[in-house]
Amino acid sequence: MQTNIGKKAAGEKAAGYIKPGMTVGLGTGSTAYYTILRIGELVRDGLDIKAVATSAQSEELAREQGIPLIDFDQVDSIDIDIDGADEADAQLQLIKGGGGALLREKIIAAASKEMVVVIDEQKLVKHLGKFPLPVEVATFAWELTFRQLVAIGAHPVLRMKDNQRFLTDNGNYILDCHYQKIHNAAALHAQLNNVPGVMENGLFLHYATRLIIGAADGSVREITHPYPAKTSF
Ligand SMILES: O=C[C@H](O)[C@H](O)[C@H](O)COP(=O)(O)O
Repeated sequence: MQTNIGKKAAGEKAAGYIKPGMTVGLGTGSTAYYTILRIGELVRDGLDIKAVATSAQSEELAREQGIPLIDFDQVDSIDIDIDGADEADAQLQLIKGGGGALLREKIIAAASKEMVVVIDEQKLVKHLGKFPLPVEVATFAWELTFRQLVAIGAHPVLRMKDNQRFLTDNGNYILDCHYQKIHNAAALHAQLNNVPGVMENGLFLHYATRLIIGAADGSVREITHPYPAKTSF
């Protein structure tokens, strides 16, 4: 894999927010990849943490790195979740799911006290929506779900990979919805999740607490959002 300097800088920087004893959510994708590698180094240097992964791919990488993973029945709360995004705006609203991991990612983000998002500078946008919005749908009667999405103007396209229908870790399909510009993200989020067959959509509106943006020269800048402390289960 060719190194993307901005992704690497942001991904590695995020690992610095992990403190001993924390339970950490491991994100998915080519930016979270650098975070997981850095966490692996820290663990080998003695950092005592536990982790949960947002995808089979990240779980495998974490195992290779020797990062201790725990089952969800052992999770009281997740202290920090570090994950990538496909688009982010200055209000820390995100589009995620370019790699198809959005459902697990959202479950873990929702259970985390902090969510640190790592991106390269090209993903910071004024308006969300140029990146097609991933919507995870049940395979059962997916054609009907597809038509419902067409009817509400989502312009869905079934995601393919290697000439096959792309399947998520949860055994679902992804419909990439083409909006160009999303005007009312909260209303769209509710509208999409209200369609039977939709498991989740890739809008993450109130989860990120810190955005780390890596530039091509290796510098990083951060935007934080002072949300009230999240209640954890
Ligand atoms: O489903 C995948 C995730 O939401 C990723 O975090 C997102 O697609 C960003 O991935 P990358 O860092 O590879 O651009």
